[in-house]
Amino acid sequence: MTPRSPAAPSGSPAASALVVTIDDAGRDVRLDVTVAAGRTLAVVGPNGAGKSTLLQTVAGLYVPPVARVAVGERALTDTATGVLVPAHRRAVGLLEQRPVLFGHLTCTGNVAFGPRSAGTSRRTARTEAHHWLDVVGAGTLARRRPGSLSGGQAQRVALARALAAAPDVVLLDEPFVAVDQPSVPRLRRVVADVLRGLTAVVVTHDLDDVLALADDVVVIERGRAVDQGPVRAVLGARHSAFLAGMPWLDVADPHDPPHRPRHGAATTPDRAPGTIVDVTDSHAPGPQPSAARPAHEQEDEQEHVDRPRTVADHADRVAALVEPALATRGDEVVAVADLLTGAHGSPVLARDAVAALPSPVFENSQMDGYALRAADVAGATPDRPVALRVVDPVPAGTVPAPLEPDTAAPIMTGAPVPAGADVVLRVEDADPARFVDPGSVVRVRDPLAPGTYVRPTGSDLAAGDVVVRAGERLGPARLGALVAAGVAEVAVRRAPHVLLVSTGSELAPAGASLGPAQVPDVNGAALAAALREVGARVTTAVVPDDDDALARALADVPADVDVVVTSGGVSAGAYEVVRQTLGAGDVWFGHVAMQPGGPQGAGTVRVAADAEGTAVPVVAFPGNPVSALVSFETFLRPVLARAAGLVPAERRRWTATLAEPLDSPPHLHQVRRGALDADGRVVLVGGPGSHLVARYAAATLLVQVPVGVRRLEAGDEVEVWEIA
Ligand SMILES: Nc1nc2c(c(=O)[nH]1)N[C@H]1C(S)=C(S)[C@@H](COP(=O)(O)OP(=O)(O)OC[C@H]3O[C@@H](n4cnc5c(N)ncnc54)[C@H](O)[C@@H]3O)O[C@H]1N2
Ligand code: MOO
Repeated sequence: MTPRSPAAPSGSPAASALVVTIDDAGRDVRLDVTVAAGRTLAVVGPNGAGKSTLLQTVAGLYVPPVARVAVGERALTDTATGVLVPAHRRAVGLLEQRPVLFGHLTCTGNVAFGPRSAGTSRRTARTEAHHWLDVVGAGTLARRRPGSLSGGQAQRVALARALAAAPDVVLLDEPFVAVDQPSVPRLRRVVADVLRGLTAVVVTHDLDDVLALADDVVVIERGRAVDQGPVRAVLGARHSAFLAGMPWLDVADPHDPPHRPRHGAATTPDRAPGTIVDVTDSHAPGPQPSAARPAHEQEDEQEHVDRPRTVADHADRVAALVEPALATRGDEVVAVADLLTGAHGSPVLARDAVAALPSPVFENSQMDGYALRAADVAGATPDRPVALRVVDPVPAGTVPAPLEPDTAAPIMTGAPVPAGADVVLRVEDADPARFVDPGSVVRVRDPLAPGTYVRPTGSDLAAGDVVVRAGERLGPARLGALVAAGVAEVAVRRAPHVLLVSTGSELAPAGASLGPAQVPDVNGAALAAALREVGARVTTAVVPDDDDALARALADVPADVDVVVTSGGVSAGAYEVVRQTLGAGDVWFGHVAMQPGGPQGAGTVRVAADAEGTAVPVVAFPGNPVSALVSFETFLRPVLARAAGLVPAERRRWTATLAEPLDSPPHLHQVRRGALDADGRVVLVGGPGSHLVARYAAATLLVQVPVGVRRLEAGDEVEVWEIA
């Protein structure tokens, strides 16, 4: 590694060239790629072109049938000679699109992990970690845990981790796609600075990355390098033709407003080694940011005026708005009897609930039959059955007398087993196979093991056991278990109160007969239920597309409302009541790069519950029912679930295989509805249309197709969230 920072604690050998040869008929990839020592190569091309094969091969995560990877003189992979340095022994720092950080370690711990695994002392590893966190501008995050980081912060920490491994080669795979949009220019500058003098490969679909980070570029299509050379030469004269031929490359919209500074798009694309390119605004046309405010604020402003927010960024902002409003609610103790009325919904426990009673409360019979003593019938055979005198029966709900030897008590399922009895003979196994009157005789043909068909006291739960844990929601069975265990009261999270406002003059209340051009208020029903499912108390309102009506609805907000959620009225129509009424205040309206759920709003609104009006967070969802539900799942549910203390707070998510191909607008994060087929593969349910609420209802999964993906094939992997 070339010393590029005087404080670098590890020894830094000079950079070496990376030479890669791949011949992989199976994947149809044939590549010869060289990255000169100390230079950065951008790899661009459509999805499935072979970019991943290249990265995986260099990282040692994949071995093509014929391949050679060498850094300087040292071969890491050489199928001709059988050389294969395992991935963890390669000095290759990989920064993934969505790096996974260890949740239980601090940021320092995450970055120190590599050096520690390589045998560095704890102290030195921590010093190195702090150094690299400083280098990537994440020094202040050292003691935080990954769960509390934004996408951009997490990416910085992951970059520090990749660099702390003292890599000979740095690989970056779409390094900014998961980063909140406003942070990208700054982070890109950090990365550009860090990469200087290192041998690096950046896979990207973003022209800004090519311009800011790379010295050289290779264009890969269908597994072949179709163009390569210095960025200036490849882009240079052929700039527009090059770009026009590459629809998968994210480039500036030519119709951008002229004031918008593009990140170096109009600059000389090459950069001399050793210079920092200011990719945010140097050489950009239009006014330069004023020096009066810090650069990051100016950056933020430019970014969200002009670019759609990323999903992660909007999610972070909604969380930052809503979380504080929910944090002060605290817990309350409620009687279990009150929970049974349904008034509290199904709340989440704030503390463990402990059993006051064992369950079962007393030893009782599992069958209708005869309670008897096992010892009395130990010698029974079909030929020489044992005769027992029948005593008074024991119906459920009665306290039986102790059982004398050589007697049998008719007993019903659930009734207390008489003292002295230790088994129950099923009535159908008795001779005769029916209940006979007290004083008669019943015969037993076989011995019975002690305990047969007897349910011991506390066999489900002992007194003092935890019945329901803190963080668990009181669903039906848990409520039943609380009652079984004699729990009288529980501490629950105080439910947040959400005002849900459906907007639209076309809306008719659920179940009402429809006037001409009216539609049922789907969102009022579906969002209210979705909110309740994560522990909220909901007040609903329906307002027509009339500013005064919305203003009145907000003026009437109950004093204890914690959050206002609206649906509809946020897009480009002529009667966008939410946008018009709230946009004048402290609410951002704009686009998030997702589909459905593109138009969004979030901010605070002063509700007139008290004289001054309290500022309450408001989250405005688009009106299309699928858009509203997907927006809820993406932006609000995780926040409410966390606030409710639900464990886990996230929907179950995993990576599944597609059973069919799908297309997606590459500049948007698309969320499709799906289900699993008999083989556990993902089939799509309905098309992408955001009015298809019945199709949504038939789905069990949300299928997440990230930005940058134009098409996925059957067999490709996608992230899915379980919604039903
Ligand atoms: N010229 C443009 N038109 C639209 C754009 C755009 O960018 N430019 N965005 C489209 C997208 S994407 C969406 S999503 C919607 C968002 O619209 P609004 O949030 O303003 O919602 P409305 O116009 O009020 O309604 C849209 C649609 O949803 C139905 N709706 C609304 N509320 C409910 C409800 N509570 N229950 C059932 N159905 C509801 C409404 O009847 C409309 O059909 O805008 C696109 N247009
Ligand atoms: O973004 Mo809209 O939410 O696609 O239908």
